[in-house]
Amino acid sequence: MVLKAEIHCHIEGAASPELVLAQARKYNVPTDDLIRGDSFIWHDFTTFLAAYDRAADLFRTEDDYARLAEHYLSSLARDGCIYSEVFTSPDHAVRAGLSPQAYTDALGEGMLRAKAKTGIEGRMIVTGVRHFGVESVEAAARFAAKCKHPLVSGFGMAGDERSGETEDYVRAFEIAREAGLGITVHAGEFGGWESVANALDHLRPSRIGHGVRAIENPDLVRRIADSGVVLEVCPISNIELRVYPSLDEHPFPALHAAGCTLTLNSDDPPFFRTSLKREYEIAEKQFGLSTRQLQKITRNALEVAFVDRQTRRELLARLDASVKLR
Ligand SMILES: Nc1ncnc2[nH]cnc12
Ligand SMILES: [Zn+2]
Repeated sequence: MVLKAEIHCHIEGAASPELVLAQARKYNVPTDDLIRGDSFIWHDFTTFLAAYDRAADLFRTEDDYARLAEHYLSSLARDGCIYSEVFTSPDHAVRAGLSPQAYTDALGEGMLRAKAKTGIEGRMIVTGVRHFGVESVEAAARFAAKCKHPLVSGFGMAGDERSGETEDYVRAFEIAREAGLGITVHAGEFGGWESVANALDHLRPSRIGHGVRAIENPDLVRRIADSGVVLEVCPISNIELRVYPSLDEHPFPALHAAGCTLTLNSDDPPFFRTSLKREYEIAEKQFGLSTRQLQKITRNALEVAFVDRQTRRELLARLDASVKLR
């Protein structure tokens, strides 16, 4: 099995329908309009975000969040994943009635439990939600900068990238950068290539969440390839959210051929009926990547992971050992 690493997954979006149903029973909340069979109910980006918020609302205590993180990272480890970075959201914690610190500590506890059971290494990227506004994203950055949790190593921004001007978020990213956190930002998913260029110009991330619509501008593709900025590509998410009509139209192969550094990720796996394993399978079967190229995708993720030097060395050594064994 090719070892895997994931650097773009929203923890609230990683809750399986089974787990969400168990939470709904616990809190006596009806789910008829949230889950049908084994799928979440939504049909576009707006209704997806609403379903995501409703599922998140069923995680209310520290124990709930610890179980969510343990559950997700353990499932990744079963599929050969050795490293997982999850996006966390202080805004969702507050909505659920928990302090951002209690929420972060609980997720960290769940990640450590998964590591004790399976060896998977985990980190958290605190995110602001762009369409909640500049003040809320700055509050998330201030929390990320001061929380000092050993597993919080990055800051990012998710949500609707068409909301607000990118320049308005500069201060939030400066707060995070000054605190020594790694920087990533969602762009080039629902916004076009200009959104990616703006993010690079103003927020100076080392990684872009999605970024696939950079393909609309060949100069920008060259800039990304030359700069080494890494794209956190989530192919099935892009199809399910109708960024592209089908995998045949997905720009992964073109970005790869142009020399961009790419990673594979699941984004919100049960919402999109995917998993990290499935993303690697699609890269192999649909995009034609060889085993060596899939291993390079994992290497790309480990090389840009928001971890200290020693942890990176250990993770790369695990990957290298698995490559030699094949
Ligand atoms: N695909 C996505 N794009 C933007 N924000 C998100 N939050 C959760 N999933 C997201
Ligand atoms: Zn995302």
